[in-house]
Amino acid sequence: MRYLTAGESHGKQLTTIVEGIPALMPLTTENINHSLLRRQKGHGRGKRMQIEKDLVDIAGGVRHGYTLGSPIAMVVHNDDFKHWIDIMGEDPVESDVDIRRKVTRPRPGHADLNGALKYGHRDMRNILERSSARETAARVAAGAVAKTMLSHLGIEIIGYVNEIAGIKADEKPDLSVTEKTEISEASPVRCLDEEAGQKMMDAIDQAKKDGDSIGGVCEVFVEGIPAGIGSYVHYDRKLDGRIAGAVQSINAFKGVEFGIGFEAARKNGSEVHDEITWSEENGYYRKSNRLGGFEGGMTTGMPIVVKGVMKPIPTLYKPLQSIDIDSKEVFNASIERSDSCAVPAAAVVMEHVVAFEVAKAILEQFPHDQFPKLQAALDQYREEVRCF
Ligand SMILES: Cc1cc2nc3c(=O)[nH]c(=O)nc-3n(C[C@H](O)[C@H](O)[C@H](O)COP(=O)(O)O)c2cc1C
Ligand SMILES: C=C(O[C@@H]1CC(C(=O)O)=C[C@@H](OP(=O)(O)O)[C@H]1O)C(=O)O
Repeated sequence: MRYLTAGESHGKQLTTIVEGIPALMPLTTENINHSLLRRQKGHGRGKRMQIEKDLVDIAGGVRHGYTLGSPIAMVVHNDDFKHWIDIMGEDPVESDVDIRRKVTRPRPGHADLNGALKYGHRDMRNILERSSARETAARVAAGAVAKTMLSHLGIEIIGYVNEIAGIKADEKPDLSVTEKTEISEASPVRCLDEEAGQKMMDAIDQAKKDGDSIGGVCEVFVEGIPAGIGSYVHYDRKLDGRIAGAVQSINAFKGVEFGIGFEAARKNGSEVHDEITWSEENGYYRKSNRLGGFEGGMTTGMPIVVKGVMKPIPTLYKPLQSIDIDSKEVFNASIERSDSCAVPAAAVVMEHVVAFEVAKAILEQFPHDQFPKLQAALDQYREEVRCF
């Protein structure tokens, strides 16, 4: 199971191809649109989200509400493209046309300068168009297919915000995915703690007023996954490693933690490891979940709890110093229309990239071309684990 995305931020469309989903799995445009629309919400986003209404056009791999087993092709149109046709068209243009929005002053923290040095583009629009987190809409489309698959396998997943600009939410580890979903969906910052959420909104408003930006911490919680998914036998089969890579690859993410994460460095082993216990009804389970659902690159059967740190948005309305790559003079960096905080949207992106890695690991462990056979294999495995 793999996916590819293509498309520029202000180009015609984003394209996603997901390969490896078994045939006969129920899948609708509504499953994907629900995720896309959730990604667009959140206090702190800029004007672009008022222009776009992300809706998927499934262009292959699904018929009459079921997957065919062939690649699933999905398109999300950029409504903003109509404002950029002369700048983003694929055909050659007169030189004075593209000069109007030529970007020559790289923004510290964005991909502009390194991308220009690497690809040799002297108009850094050619970099920012693809390095933009607009691409995360395409990733969410892929993740929504994975999320649908997991849901049909009894595995539920939700992403929410734990912290913005140093304001921390009270963690609520005992809530189920359903409860966490209900609360976070009702919060403009996707936070489970209403009081902290209000303070986060104030901090976002202040940052916007100051022409500045702020970051935060997102958490993803996965429930219903049996023990033993992933593997310890090779570095690239460790599921926690794959999830960490996927989370770190989200634009502006700078770190990943499972369970108590970096706090483990400051504690004794007796305060970190999760004691093993057993019951007739549930088989083995843990008294705590400080390791976030992983041992040896494999799931423990406890919920997966993973956090990702998002840095503040690089584009600042009060820009930092930069150098114009044509004149080599000191300037303030370019200002592109921008979000002041995208942590709530990023929580939805994180939820979907984690979903993809979990679904991929399950399919590797139970390879089936027909979805009902995958369901039966996982049910049987759950029973084996329970009775072990
Ligand atoms: C949902 C989301 C929205 C973002 N919006 C913006 C934005 O409006 N302006 C901006 O400069 N960066 C934004 N970013 C962050 C940049 O895309 C990111 O910092 C850039 O691609 C450089 O990559 P890096 O930060 O991972 O090194 C956003 C990121 C996410 C996940
Ligand atoms: C378009 C999206 O996010 C964009 C991500 C982004 C960036 O630099 O990463 C910059 C902004 O683009 P624009 O200048 O067109 O407003 C955001 O709006 C989106 O999330 O769909």
